[in-house]
Amino acid sequence: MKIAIFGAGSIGVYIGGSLLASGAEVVLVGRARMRQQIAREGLLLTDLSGRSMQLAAVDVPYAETAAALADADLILVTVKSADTPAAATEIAAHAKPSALIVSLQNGVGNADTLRQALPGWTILGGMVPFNVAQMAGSRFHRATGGELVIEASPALRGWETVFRAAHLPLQESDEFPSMQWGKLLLNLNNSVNALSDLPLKAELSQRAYRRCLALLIEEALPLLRAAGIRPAKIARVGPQLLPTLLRLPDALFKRLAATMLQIDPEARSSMWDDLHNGRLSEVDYLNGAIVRLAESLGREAAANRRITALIHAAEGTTLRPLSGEVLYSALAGASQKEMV
Ligand SMILES: NC(=O)C1=CN([C@@H]2O[C@H](COP(=O)(O)OP(=O)(O)OC[C@H]3O[C@@H](n4cnc5c(N)ncnc54)[C@H](OP(=O)(O)O)[C@@H]3O)[C@@H](O)[C@H]2O)C=CC1
Ligand SMILES: CC(C)(CO)C(=O)C(=O)O
Repeated sequence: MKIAIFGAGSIGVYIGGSLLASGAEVVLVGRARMRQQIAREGLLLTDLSGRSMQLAAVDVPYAETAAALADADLILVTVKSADTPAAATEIAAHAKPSALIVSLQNGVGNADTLRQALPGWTILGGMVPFNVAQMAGSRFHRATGGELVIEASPALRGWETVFRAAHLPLQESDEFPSMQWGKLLLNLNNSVNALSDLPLKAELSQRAYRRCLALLIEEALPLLRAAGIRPAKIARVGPQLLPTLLRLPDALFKRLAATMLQIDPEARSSMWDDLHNGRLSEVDYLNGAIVRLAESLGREAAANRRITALIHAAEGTTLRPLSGEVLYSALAGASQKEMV
């Protein structure tokens, strides 16, 4: 039972490394720079509970080409959303048709992109609720809590034990699209976090940034309702109550939403990672998904459109942090203009 991780970055290395440490047969497929880092420093996997696993470089099978997918029984796709079509092409060229393919990506369309490109393969959507922070010393730190959720399927039989042994229990969901949309609402914060240039915990501790997120979620909710989508509860409270919770004054928010702030103080969103590393972001698949949903309904999502544009403007430049107040007026201004 061999597992291939397609996309050795924060999520892929943490999950692949955890599976390896538990004795599973795993190969990581990724770029040369990650291979070189692992060759130099090995891997250290840690989590919020204090668990720590060290892997020597020789114990981490690593490939730079997708030919390594050939004998995999399970392929976990952990590339960023824009790379999914290319990943699908590589899978079609190298993987065996009996391989189970699971997308462990944010956004709501990656599993469908894989399905369209890979007819005949079994493809499941997955949701990673936790954050992984890459830290000095080749340390991959799981910086928040939560369990993996995968679209319910008989194809998962046998794999549950493998993941449980790696301290990654799988929750199966019969209502996976709801889960994905629930997660997407939380991921609307990725862009806020990236523009704040702050760690998640510091950003979410400031009401001014939480008001930005509340505005983005509040704009999305009626669109989801109109489209017949019921986003699942992923956070402390259900999606409908989130904006109210987020707008509370700091002291009250810290008391009532303590679990939402149980984040390693250094952790940042994957979109901050992208901007910081000079890569294109996933914003078109997160806030952009709300903009497209609005368009499909003949409506507008001005605040999500505005923040998508702000992220695009920041891509490839040196990040100039925006205060919560400045960002809020940009987003609220966009919404008001739309109402006039
Ligand atoms: N980071 C986090 O905490 C979380 C991330 N997620 C989601 O998980 C997914 C993965 O995110 P994350 O781990 O942060 O992403 P990363 O960018 O850290 O990792 C993806 C890696 O895959 C590499 N890659 C892309 N295409 C190929 C290819 N064809 N062959 C080999 N390697 C390839 C990328 O290289 P290159 O950069 O050179 O293209 C990159 O190193 C995203 O959808 C993200 O939104 C979900 C929850 C939390
Ligand atoms: C876990 C979370 C919500 C952290 O921001 C995330 O999904 C990301 O960084 O992409």
